[in-house]
Amino acid sequence: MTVGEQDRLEGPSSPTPEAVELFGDALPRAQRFAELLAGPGTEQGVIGPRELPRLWNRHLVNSAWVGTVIPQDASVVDVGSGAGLPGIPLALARPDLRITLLEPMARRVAWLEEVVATLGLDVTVVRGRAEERETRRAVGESDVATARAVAPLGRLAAWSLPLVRPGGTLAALKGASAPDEVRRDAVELRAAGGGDVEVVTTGAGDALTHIVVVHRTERRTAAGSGPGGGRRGRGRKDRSS
Ligand SMILES: C[S@@+](CC[C@H](N)C(=O)[O-])C[C@H]1O[C@@H](n2cnc3c(N)ncnc32)[C@H](O)[C@@H]1O
Repeated sequence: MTVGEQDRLEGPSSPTPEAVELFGDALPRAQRFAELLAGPGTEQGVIGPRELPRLWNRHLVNSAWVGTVIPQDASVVDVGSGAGLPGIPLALARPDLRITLLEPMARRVAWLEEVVATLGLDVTVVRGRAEERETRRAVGESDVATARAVAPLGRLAAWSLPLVRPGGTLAALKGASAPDEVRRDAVELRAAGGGDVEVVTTGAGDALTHIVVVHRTERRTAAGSGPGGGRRGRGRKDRSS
């Protein structure tokens, strides 16, 4: 038996206490999503079988944590949604949000549409690349863009901030090197219309999550003077702008 086959037989890990807290009433649908990832998701290659034992904290909880930096009733575009991360867990944990999943690959778009229908989510799926004009026309400007594992921060900001209204934010899920990435890409962030930048760290252990929040500057103000915007954070904050 190969390692992959063994992991597949083990199936997804069980919901963690963090998952129970974050998903609340939506926990059964989060469990269904975990099952979809573990079954058809691995068969279709949207997630690797080695990820199954750490599905909950590393993927679902990590994704849902991004909701802590998103204001109530916001419109959100999840750039490069892929398997549906962070967009699907975010939609389950935060039903007040209006979410669009943006993904260029046809196979993944079909997967996302199937997941949205199966879970009965009121979520829009759009096929396109973030940086393309047609995508900007189709998606418009959201309050918040989210992204995980899509591109280095500077490039991600150049692609995503045009999909965010002035005063809105890009919330990028990043690894422990998030503060270094903010420093490294500072020039690109400003050129992309980024103003204040915060790194919000939340969770612990394998649910430890670093969220880089880039505020888009208002059109009529100088670069770097972007507003704070509404927040529902409960994480630790580092500020660098
Ligand atoms: C490594 S996967 C990550 C998927 C998901 N966000 C996750 O965390 O599992 C990167 C995703 O970004 C998508 N992507 C790549 N370039 C993109 C672009 N220019 N605009 C939007 N999505 C893009 C890819 O098709 C892929 O689904």
